Amino acid sequence: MEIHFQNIGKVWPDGTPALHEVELTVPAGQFCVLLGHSGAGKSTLLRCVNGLETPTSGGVCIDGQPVDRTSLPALRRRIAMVHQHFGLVPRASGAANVMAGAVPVMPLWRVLTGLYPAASRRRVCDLLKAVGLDEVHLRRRAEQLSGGQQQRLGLARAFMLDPAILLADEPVASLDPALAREVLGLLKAQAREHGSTVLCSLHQLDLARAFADRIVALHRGRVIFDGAPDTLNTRDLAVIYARDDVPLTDGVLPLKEAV
Ligand SMILES: Nc1ncnc2c1ncn2[C@@H]1O[C@H](COP(=O)(O)OP(=O)(O)OP(=O)(O)O)[C@@H](O)[C@H]1O
Repeated sequence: MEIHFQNIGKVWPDGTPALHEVELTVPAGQFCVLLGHSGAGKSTLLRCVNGLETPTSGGVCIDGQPVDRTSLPALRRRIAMVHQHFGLVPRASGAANVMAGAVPVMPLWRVLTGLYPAASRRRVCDLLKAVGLDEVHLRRRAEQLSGGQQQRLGLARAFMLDPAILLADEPVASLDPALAREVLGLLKAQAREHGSTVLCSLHQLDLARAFADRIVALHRGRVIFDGAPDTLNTRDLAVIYARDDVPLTDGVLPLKEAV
């Protein structure tokens, strides 16, 4: 599914600006990485896609359909999210955590009794295998797994309903560099297999360069770079990671137009 941010702005109730005139289209199937320093607006932008935040101006469309109260319940079944701190239920088993990804389409009685259809249980096993986990992890509580294993569970859960869109908010920020690369590789492989559009915020530049089809950088809520990873140069990086309290000069601001 295509994500279109239509000139969106977001100002928090306390007056803090988070996004400013963001105009961006992420085509179906693209792996788009959001870069930017802390507070640049990456999470806010991601969260506008599944309605966890509402823009104060402009809007988000998915395959041409505006994201609003009417469309959200159906859209949320097609959008999955992976979080930095995994978002698992610590005392529940690995299997229960992955199965939670299918809860939006399960009748309440199944969720309450834990009597899930055989096809869903098979899917949990297949996905666990795909992300490099096995039966031991299926039975163990999430809190008894390592960070890398927990994020693999998070990935398996996200793919339970074949998401058309995967939002990943710093999905590997809590992992060591080698593990981060491995988990991001799994995320990308799964997204390819399922044809998911990925919008993923990252702090690790090397990973962005290695995995992204496209990099979009935000600075103080504005898009200041939008291009292929190999077009990102040292000057761009200086701007993307410029200190928040130093004003950008006129010579630097039209960076977006330069790519
Ligand atoms: N609930 C809130 N109320 C007020 N301001 C907020 C709120 N949530 C975020 N902000 C502010 O909005 C701006 C954008 O925040 P956001 O979390 O989107 O940035 P980010 O790029 O994801 O940062 P990080 O990389 O640290 O996660 C920041 O100035 C932040 O302080």
